[in-house]
Amino acid sequence: MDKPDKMFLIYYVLHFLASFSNSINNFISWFAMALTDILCIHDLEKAAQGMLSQPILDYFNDGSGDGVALMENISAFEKYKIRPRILRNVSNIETKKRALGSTMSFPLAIAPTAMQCMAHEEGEKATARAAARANVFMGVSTFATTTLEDIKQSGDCLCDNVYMLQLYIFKDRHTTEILVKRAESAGYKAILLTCDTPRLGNRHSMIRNNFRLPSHLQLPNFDQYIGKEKLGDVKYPNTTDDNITWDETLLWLRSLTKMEIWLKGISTAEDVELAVQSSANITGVIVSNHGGRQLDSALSTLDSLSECVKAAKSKDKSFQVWFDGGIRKGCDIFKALALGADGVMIGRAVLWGLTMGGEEGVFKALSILKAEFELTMALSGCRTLSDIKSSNLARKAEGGFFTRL
Ligand SMILES: Cc1cc2nc3c(=O)[nH]c(=O)nc-3n(C[C@H](O)[C@H](O)[C@H](O)COP(=O)(O)O)c2cc1C
Ligand SMILES: CCCCC(=O)C(=O)O
Repeated sequence: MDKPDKMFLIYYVLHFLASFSNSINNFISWFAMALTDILCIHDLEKAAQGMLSQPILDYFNDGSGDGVALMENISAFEKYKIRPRILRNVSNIETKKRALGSTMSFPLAIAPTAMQCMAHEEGEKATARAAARANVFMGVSTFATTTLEDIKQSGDCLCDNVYMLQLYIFKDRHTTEILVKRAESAGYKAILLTCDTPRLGNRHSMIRNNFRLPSHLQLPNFDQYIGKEKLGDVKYPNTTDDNITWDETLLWLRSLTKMEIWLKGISTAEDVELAVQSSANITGVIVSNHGGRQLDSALSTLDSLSECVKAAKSKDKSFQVWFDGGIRKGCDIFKALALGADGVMIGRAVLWGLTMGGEEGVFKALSILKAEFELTMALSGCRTLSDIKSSNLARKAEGGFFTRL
């Protein structure tokens, strides 16, 4: 057994002991985290593998179809290498970033991911506390296993932070309307309207495993709509609307709220142009293919990013272009920013941290990424975010050579 394997064995034993007593659970999570050698997101991923049942693990990790989009989201980062500059005084790196009227500690936010109580009993509440501690904005899924009010309150116990409600539009529009209004009165700052999921992608493992939300958990943000008797079952295709459009739906959504509306799941310049021009006052997009869980064989999100940035910024420099898909390292964040993203979001890295150690695990994931990002900036000669430019990158060209952007 090599050293990391031994560490993870110790961790599993501690976690098993913790399961006998909720009161010492948090302490043991912290202790185990300190004891085991978790140095990077891959360590968290590896550690999380042994801690979940196969259907849940597959639900978190897998992509759709053959998993090509999922794999290419990750491998696309290696098509770019960093061109570091030297002798530039990096003694005082500045990573803070403003969006939605607030400041975050670095240009990274938590992507909305469904059903976090399957990863850890504290689920979304633990994520909210870690996000607040790290001063990282949090996206909350419509399919959360905690109410959107309780999630925000959990983070607010520590400090103010920014929450964004990810929205799926239900066939019953009244249910959606209630959700949007609840988010606004709870103090959420934005709606992230997911646009890449008119139907659920072809997720083989969900079908093979007959995936169901464990019966002790609920989707409490819209209980009244799907009905208690169906809570064990995620009735995605029956409940959500596959007839959402640029004109009707966006204007209807705009009429419900003053919150900022960002569109999540955009990957072409044509759609970004429509978003910028929309009279629904859309203020941002998230270039995303849903972590490779929807359209397999879609372009990797890094390959989509440049055309989306160009389409947005040529029309409106303040229009926000965020990015998600495949971020596992600080240098991935650096590359996405160098290609013009205003910021990035992470999905699975948070779920692995949550699985491994609840709040402490998510905090660990965020801390690792922030430290790696800062180090990448320093070693690339970029003191501020605006120093990160496309000229810091070279892209793999034909013949395997790298040429500068
Ligand atoms: C388990 C899981 C659940 C997700 N649930 C949602 C969701 O409810 N709504 C949504 O818009 N995106 C959802 N996503 C997509 C993420 O918001 C994000 O786009 C993706 O995870 C980014 O890729 P990454 O996991 O490689 O970081 C989910 C992703 C995962 C892995
Ligand atoms: C099954 C509910 C949809 C959650 C989601 O967006 C995802 O699993 O990617």
